[in-house]
Amino acid sequence: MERDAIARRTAQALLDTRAILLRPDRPFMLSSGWAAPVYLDIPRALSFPLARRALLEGAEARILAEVGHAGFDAVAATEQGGIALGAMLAERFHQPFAVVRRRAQGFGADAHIEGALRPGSRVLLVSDVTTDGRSKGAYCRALERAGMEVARIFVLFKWGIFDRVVTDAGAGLFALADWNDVVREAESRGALPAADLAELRRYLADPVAWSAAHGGIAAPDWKE
Ligand SMILES: O=P(O)(O)OC[C@H]1O[C@H](OP(=O)(O)OP(=O)(O)O)[C@H](O)[C@@H]1O
Ligand SMILES: O=C(O)c1cc(=O)[nH]c(=O)[nH]1
Repeated sequence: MERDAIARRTAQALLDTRAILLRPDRPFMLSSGWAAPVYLDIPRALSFPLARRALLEGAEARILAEVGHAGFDAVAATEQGGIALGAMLAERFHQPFAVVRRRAQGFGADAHIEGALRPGSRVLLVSDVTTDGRSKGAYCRALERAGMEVARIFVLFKWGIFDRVVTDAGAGLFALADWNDVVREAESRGALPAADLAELRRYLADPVAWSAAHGGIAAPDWKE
């Protein structure tokens, strides 16, 4: 299946499972500190078998197209959101699997890694979502300190609007879909209330200004 068809099917699955939450009046505060009128609940989408199948099939196709069978020899998932997805993908690709923790849990170079990965492994880092990419940069550094090479970063969904402010994790990352795909699909199917969709469009046009005006950060926070 082609990239555009996968993006469309992904957006469909997210809309059908009501995994996209729109709350312009009570903004969400993202982990990175941005305020936003919208939020994506990937665990909810993955709990529906048909949506889960669509997302996993899309992931498998895109990973094979982008990285190939020979391009990675282990899967590492980010805690917490990447774990279920990473484990299912590691099983599909019959690859070793580990979890990368946000904070060191032990001692030494692999203190962030739960599981056994051979040093020197080319790792596919798997996560649910990326907003501005800050935490993906930290996970990559933890893997590299443990002697791994991060082959690519795969996420089901990238916000796709903070490219102007992402500096360290953007290059190697790919996703099934972003907000533009969701807006297109929602419009063509009338899947979201018109007023919410209009606010989402306003937000997407200038997410930094929207965040600053709604109590969120106005510039990326790179502290780790
Ligand atoms: O920093 P980015 O690369 O843009 O990604 C944003 C991350 O923030 C959220 O996770 P959170 O840190 O809240 O952890 P959780 O998965 O444990 O809830 C989300 O699930 C992403 O993994
Ligand atoms: O950045 C986050 O906190 C975040 C955004 C999002 O859309 N979904 C999620 O689970 N976390």
